[in-house]
Amino acid sequence: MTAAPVLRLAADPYPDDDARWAACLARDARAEGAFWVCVATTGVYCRPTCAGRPLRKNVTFVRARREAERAGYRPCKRCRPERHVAGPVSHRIADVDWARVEAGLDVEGWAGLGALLSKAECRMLIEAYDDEARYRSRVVMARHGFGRGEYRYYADPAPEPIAGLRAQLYPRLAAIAEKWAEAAGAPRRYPRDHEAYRRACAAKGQTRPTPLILKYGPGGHNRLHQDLYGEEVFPIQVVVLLSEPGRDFEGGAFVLTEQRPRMQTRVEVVPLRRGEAVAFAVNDRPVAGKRGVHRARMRHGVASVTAGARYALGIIFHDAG
Ligand SMILES: O=C(O)CCC(=O)C(=O)O
Ligand SMILES: [Fe+2]
Repeated sequence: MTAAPVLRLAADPYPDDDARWAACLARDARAEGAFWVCVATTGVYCRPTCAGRPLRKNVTFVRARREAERAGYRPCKRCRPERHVAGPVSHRIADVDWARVEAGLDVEGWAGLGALLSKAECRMLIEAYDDEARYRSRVVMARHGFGRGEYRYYADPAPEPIAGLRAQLYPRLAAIAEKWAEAAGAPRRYPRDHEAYRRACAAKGQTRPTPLILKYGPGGHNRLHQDLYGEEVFPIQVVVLLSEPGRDFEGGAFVLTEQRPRMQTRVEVVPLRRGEAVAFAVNDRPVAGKRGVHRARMRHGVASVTAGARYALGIIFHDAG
């Protein structure tokens, strides 16, 4: 028997701590994302390019931000390592702290996913807003009483990185959706891959893709709503903010409301920066109460934009009828 061929990986440009430290001293921009720098004396972790100048003896290196966070390090306020986005979408999604997201969705009905799109990707999606060929339809919100602003649904297939995000977020969220269904006393399985789920939507007459880009100018807003497009509803959806609050626009907070039986409505403002995503319940989610499980009904919307332009990307996992 011959030996299995050795898999040759591209040489790691930062194979050891000496190479990593040299990259830090050189503020090597190519090292961003390859490793992270934990500084014992300050308790923060940094990008290799951070302007801070720690001593070598106080520094350790980790491959993933999660490792730094698990070891108790906080993201540096200067170089903002938590905002670094690069590499394949699959790595970004694998980098999300899914245990925290699941807990957030279970307890609050929403959870931040952190930055999933880079500044350049946000800009590229915004710049293509008027490229008609990308979209299947345009909706002027005031015409339907939806608010003030407009949105466009992407034609099939949605451009990258949207298609990748939709396909790869889906299995993570489907696992949570199955637990919700079970807790609500109506267990159901979701197909493991999103294309199979889309076929299940199509079988119910829901064939039109739902990823969309929204645009709001001054006075723009989105009234509280639920994105239901037919009988088939995937219970969790995602929004990615594409504009930078405080710079590109003012106001325009993303808000969620929750209605529980015999209670007043609760409202939550979700803090988002450019490129950051939030996952939230589309309509109902189970909550454990003193007298068993009941349903909390969620809605989402956007408060008035007071200046500038706000763009957002919506990823809904069921298709529309
Ligand atoms: O503009 C927003 O942040 C909200 C978008 C939205 O309602 C959606 O994607 O379903
Ligand atoms: Fe929506």
